[in-house]
Amino acid sequence: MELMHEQAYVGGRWIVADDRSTTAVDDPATGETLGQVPALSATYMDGAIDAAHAAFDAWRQRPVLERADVLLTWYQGMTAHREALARLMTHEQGKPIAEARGEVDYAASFLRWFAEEARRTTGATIPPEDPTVAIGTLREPVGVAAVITPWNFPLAMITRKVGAALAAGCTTLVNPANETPFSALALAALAAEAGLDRGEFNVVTGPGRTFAERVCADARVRALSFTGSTEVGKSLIRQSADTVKCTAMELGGNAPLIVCDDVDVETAVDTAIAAKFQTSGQDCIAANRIFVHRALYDDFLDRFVERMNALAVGNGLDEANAIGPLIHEGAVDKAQGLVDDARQQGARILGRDQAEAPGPRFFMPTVVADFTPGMRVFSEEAFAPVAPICAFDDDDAVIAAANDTVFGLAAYVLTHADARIRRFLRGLDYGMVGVNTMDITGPHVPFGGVKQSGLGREGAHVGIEEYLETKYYCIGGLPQG
Ligand SMILES: NC(=O)c1ccc[n+]([C@@H]2O[C@H](COP(=O)([O-])OP(=O)(O)OC[C@H]3O[C@@H](n4cnc5c(N)ncnc54)[C@H](O)[C@@H]3O)[C@@H](O)[C@H]2O)c1
Ligand SMILES: N[C@@H](CC=O)C(=O)O
Repeated sequence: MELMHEQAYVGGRWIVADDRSTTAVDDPATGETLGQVPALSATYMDGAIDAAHAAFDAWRQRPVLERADVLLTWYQGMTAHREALARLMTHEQGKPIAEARGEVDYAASFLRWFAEEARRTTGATIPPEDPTVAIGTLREPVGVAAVITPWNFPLAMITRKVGAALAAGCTTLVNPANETPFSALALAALAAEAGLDRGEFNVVTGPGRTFAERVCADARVRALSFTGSTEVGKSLIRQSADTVKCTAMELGGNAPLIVCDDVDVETAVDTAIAAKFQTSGQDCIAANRIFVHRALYDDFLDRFVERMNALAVGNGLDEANAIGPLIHEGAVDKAQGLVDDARQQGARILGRDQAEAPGPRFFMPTVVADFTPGMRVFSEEAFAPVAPICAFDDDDAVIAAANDTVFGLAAYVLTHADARIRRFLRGLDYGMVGVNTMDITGPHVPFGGVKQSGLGREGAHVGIEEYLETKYYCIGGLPQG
């Protein structure tokens, strides 16, 4: 496959482990092995830190427009290879090819965005109380930034972090998920063509646990940015404490989608289907609990199930399919466990028979109707095409139910009533709220969560802040008059 590399990218060179250890990568739709990537040991990870550290001074000193031009060239490389990147992604991740193309565009957009932001890392002048001094701030790159990314968005979760870090003047090392390293390595090939060939951007394949241990223990790594589960995020925050790193955490979600009684049911179903089934349900901002006003409930449920049952399930390379495989068989087991638990507690299970699934890693989209707070689907992130739906009567009660979770990433509300919009915006304890839309992402968006969904924001004008320090200065002894 075009752009497929079976070597890691460190210090501008393609490398394999001396002992030839590798990890196999497979296609979740077919189970076939796509290839192998190096399973690098701690020694190679230390080597990657050396490379990023050695490249830091030269990169931070590059004129800002040169750094921006490198990012723009990289962006152009991604758009020129859109189809190859998308096909590689669908092979290793499983998402429908149209969604993979969308992710390539989304991922590339962060490189362009941060190329533009690079020149806006401005400091400030501060009016002094003492007229004999001048005071102000400079913005400086924090240093080497380590990045750990998940398999559900194999390109965008890298470019959203690395684009910001490189624009700020940091150098970077990325440990991609073992399930989707080929997308990261394809990105490395395009990075090399764009001029990131001296250790500014490294893709270090191998166990996440070892990578985390090495970068967390090394004081030269000044920032750690992670996207993944809350459990692993907490462990990384603990591990980063000893070297007091800047940490940015994009963690799990449990998004509520609230359908009020003043909206058109068909439009609400459109939005809910898209919010639930994007990335085959394996999306941190996927609607995880759908609350529908009782006045619309039965009608909404019927139409939702009808639309859901029409979604074609199968290999993402076939343009007709809207739902691809889950990443592991364990994810299928987890989805079935959530459904079984809900059924045992009285929920109605609606949808097609799981026997129709086209392979062991597929889960047929399923509605869990009449879910209640005691069920696992209420508190756990399904990360699968499982749609829990229940009725509500009162806005305050539904806000309380929506907030009854340790997570606080994204929430959605469908209503056109001004007062209600304000009430939901104030009441929902979430980092991002979509009103009458589920289409809430983009490079201009301050993406991130509250509570146990994370720390910091990525993207937008604030995303670069995670990679900048503020240096205050005070110049005394100025001549007067
Ligand atoms: N907030 C966001 O932007 C966002 C985006 C995508 C995914 N997610 C979350 O990610 C989770 C799904 O991804 P996942 O199951 O792969 O998560 P995960 O936490 O198991 O893995 C994420 C990454 O961390 C690595 N990893 C795993 N264990 C590690 C350890 N002990 N030390 C260091 N690295 C380790 C993995 O190799 C992978 O690269 C969901 O909870 C989802 O909501 C959040
Ligand atoms: N869908 C998210 C990634 C989370 O899984 C995004 O849009 O960035």
